[in-house]
Amino acid sequence: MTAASLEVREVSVGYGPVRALHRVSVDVPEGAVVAVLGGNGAGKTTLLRAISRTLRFHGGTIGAGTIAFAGQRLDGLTPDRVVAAGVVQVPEGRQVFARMTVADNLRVGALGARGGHGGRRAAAETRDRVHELFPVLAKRARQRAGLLSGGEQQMLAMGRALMARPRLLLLDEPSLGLAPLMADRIAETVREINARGTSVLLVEQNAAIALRLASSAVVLEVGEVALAGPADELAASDEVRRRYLGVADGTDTDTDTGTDTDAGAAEPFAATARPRPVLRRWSA
Ligand SMILES: Nc1ncnc2c1ncn2[C@@H]1O[C@H](COP(=O)(O)OP(=O)(O)OP(=O)(O)O)[C@@H](O)[C@H]1O
Repeated sequence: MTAASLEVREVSVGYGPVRALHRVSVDVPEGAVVAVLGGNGAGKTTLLRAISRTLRFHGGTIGAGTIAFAGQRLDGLTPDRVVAAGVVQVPEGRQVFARMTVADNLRVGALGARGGHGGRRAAAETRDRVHELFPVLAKRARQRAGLLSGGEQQMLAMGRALMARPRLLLLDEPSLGLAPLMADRIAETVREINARGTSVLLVEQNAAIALRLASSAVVLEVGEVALAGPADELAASDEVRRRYLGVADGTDTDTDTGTDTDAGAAEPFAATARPRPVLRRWSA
């Protein structure tokens, strides 16, 4: 096991009588992007809630199994301690503080910074890196977050999470409801965040994007792991192609369709992308 890997082992979750996950296991090795695929209600969000310890806000409980990050058990911690341990969730639907300014949203994100790195200087440095990634957040710093477009709000939600200097980012459907071009930009940024040293567990309904960003993936069906393996193998499997990539059996396809719009980026989401040493790590 590497230092900052996530290990979810045989986790079962219920919401009262509703069984949402059954003996789900998934690993996120340090530095990896791992995708979680599955249809509506498969349990993807529930898995992220179990890891971030926010399940009980939704009436859910872990019935069995263990969750550990960097060798530390998360399943006894409060949500703020999980953030302090370096695991930060970006919830589905953005959920920015609409009445607060963009700058204040980012400040809030710094409050739970890992290892108590809450000092002003550290926060300002991290904010500069967030602004490097999302220049629009610098430009709109004084605007109310509620006035941003959907894509910009997603950037703010991700930027706010990054202010806590996560080692592992839990991303819930970041491209949901976004126009294809904006979804591409978000995906490109996920790759960039990963290249700067943050691991990512990515729940994404756009399987084509997810499988190109990720090195491995799990497919959830009705709360159980139906398939798991390297992303390129899953992308090539008939079942995944048919059910999640919308490809008929035997049809030669190009899963790049409609997603590679960035000029000059031949393979922007290549599964083989590895951290580039010239970039600063979030965890530096
Ligand atoms: N707060 C809740 N109370 C009761 N049942 C819930 C709650 N949240 C989710 N569920 C149920 O748990 C199961 C898994 O839901 P979950 O939201 O994790 O799936 P999902 O894969 O994220 O789906 P989607 O893509 O639609 O968000 C579903 O049967 C869902 O109805």
